[in-house]
Amino acid sequence: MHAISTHELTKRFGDVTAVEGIDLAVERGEVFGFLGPNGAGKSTTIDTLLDFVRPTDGRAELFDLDAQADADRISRRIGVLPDDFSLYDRLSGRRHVEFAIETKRADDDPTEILDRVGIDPADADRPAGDYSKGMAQRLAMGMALVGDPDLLIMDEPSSGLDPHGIREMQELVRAEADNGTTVFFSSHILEHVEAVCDRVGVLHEGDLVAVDTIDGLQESLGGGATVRVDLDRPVADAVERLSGIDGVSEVVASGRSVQVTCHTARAKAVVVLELEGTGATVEDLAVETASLESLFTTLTETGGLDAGGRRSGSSPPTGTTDDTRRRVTEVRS
Ligand SMILES: Nc1ncnc2c1ncn2[C@@H]1O[C@H](COP(=O)(O)OP(=O)(O)OP(=O)(O)O)[C@@H](O)[C@H]1O
Repeated sequence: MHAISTHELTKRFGDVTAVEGIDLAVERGEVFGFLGPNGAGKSTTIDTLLDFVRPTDGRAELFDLDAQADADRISRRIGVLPDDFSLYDRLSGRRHVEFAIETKRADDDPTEILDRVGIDPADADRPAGDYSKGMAQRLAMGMALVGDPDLLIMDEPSSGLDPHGIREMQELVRAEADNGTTVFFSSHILEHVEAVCDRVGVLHEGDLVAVDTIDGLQESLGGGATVRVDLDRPVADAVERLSGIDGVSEVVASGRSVQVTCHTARAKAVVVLELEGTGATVEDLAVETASLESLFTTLTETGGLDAGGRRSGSSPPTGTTDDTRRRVTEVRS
């Protein structure tokens, strides 16, 4: 049983197709990042899961229950952090959590929930209207955690948080996942997703253009990794030796250092073995992988991957394929 599955899910608003034939399957217990630039259709997809909007075509299921027909049963099993939540200015944070507990007929301890999301007791008793954006976001997250949901759905949960708050949010998400909760969250801020997600789905103009692990995406897109090997002495024929290895696209040798672009995990290992086979000793080794940021740019510029995991669509709109590859192999700063 999947936590979330959609089948040809489509939503049109008049002439605008917000979501086009999405087939998505989110496993139970995984942290799934739903990525895409502004206007890609993330919120619309989430709204159909929550039965806030009705699909034009196709359907969505949560725990094998129909998102429309079984909306009430589903709502008891999920916690939601909406994109545009609003708080009651005059009610305290604590009262908000108590209210969520009463509404869900749960038996959580409000103090424990507030503590989990980092709102201390003094702040908990202040009116929510006085909260900063980050505190309000934490409070809304706390309300979503009420009732120990099986599935947490969050629309841009990092919005408004400072770097410390973002780290706390990521820890909270991981802690929930470790307790067996499935977490599905949208973001257009890629580092937030990269840090916590088991898998990501990339949405572009209403199409789901890729679903994979971050490592899987890197491999499919050929982004690969740059391996830099420092040896105890130069290897004269390093370029010749290494260029022929399957999965290696570029070799640069300079003195005792060799830099190799590898597109598979195996290629990295073979490169090192080949160099050691010359009798040279490896003194240092560094591997830098393509950033999610550059993968994301590639995906949303080229129209995604085909069924075999290769980049699909026509040539990238800007630059050549080589330009794209160069972007993909940008290293993390
Ligand atoms: N109620 C609506 N009426 C008309 N068009 C809508 C409506 N809701 C969304 N859209 C359109 O559907 C498309 C997808 O919007 P959606 O809000 O789902 O994207 P998103 O990926 O969540 O974007 P963002 O990251 O900016 O929140 C956009 O073109 C948007 O203008």
